[in-house]
Amino acid sequence: MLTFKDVTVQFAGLTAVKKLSFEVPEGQIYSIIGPNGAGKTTVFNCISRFYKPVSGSITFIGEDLMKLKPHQVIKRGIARSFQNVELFREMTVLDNLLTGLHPIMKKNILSIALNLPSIKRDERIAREKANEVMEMLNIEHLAYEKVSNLSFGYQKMVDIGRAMMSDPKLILLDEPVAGMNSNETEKISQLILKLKEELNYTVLLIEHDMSLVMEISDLVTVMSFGEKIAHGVPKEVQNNPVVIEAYLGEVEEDAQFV
Ligand SMILES: Nc1ncnc2c1ncn2[C@@H]1O[C@H](COP(=O)(O)OP(=O)(O)OP(=O)(O)O)[C@@H](O)[C@H]1O
Repeated sequence: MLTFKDVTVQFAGLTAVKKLSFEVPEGQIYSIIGPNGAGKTTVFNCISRFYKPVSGSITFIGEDLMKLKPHQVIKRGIARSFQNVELFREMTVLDNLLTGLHPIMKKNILSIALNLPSIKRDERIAREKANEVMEMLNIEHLAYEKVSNLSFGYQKMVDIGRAMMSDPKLILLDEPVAGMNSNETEKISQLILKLKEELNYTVLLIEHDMSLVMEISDLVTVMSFGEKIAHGVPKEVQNNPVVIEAYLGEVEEDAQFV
């Protein structure tokens, strides 16, 4: 579904990603792991077209992603959640979810100003979609709650929910359980499995929580200093001495294998 081929990204002399190649098969949970600064989020930023590789190619269902603008990437069926939750904190959960539809709405200003029947219909469809997403996340009771009043765990859920609003084929989740307690982590873990099994999403996951990664991933790619150092099913990766060595010296408790 998604193919990286020899992708290199540089920032003023720093090579953040170096000749990286991997393929994400449709319908799988595919994780990218690696120590801090390995280049994982840079990979997501290339897919979203926020960063431009200096060389290599990225294709999504056979289409060259490099030719698209960020909003076109969303229209093709790729949505993402962010490492640092980026919601409109003073708006309600429902309104935040509705912003997830914005990049794929076609309406022009005039038809909105004239309040044409098609606008009313679109609004109804958008609300139905938001209700569906809230039901999936079990947060219907929070629809009219301001985001700033929610716990961090729920804010993360809304962030994922906003990505779900565009009915993506591929969802990019950047550290979805960072800063969560074990109860919240379990909920997100169940949600990610549901995204795959019930909504047929393909999931590309960046995560430092190794027990989560090893439990739910179909395939794992390990990065270190911008390069792929290992790849395989969770068990293979977990027992790979090169991977264990790359993690030695990591001070973060949550970056340790369990
Ligand atoms: N916009 C940028 N400008 C300059 N350097 C950047 C930029 N974005 C990322 N980098 C650098 O590229 C390298 C890879 O960063 P990246 O955020 O992709 O790592 P990561 O694996 O996601 O790390 P973490 O697990 O800590 O989130 C780092 O050295 C980072 O400082």
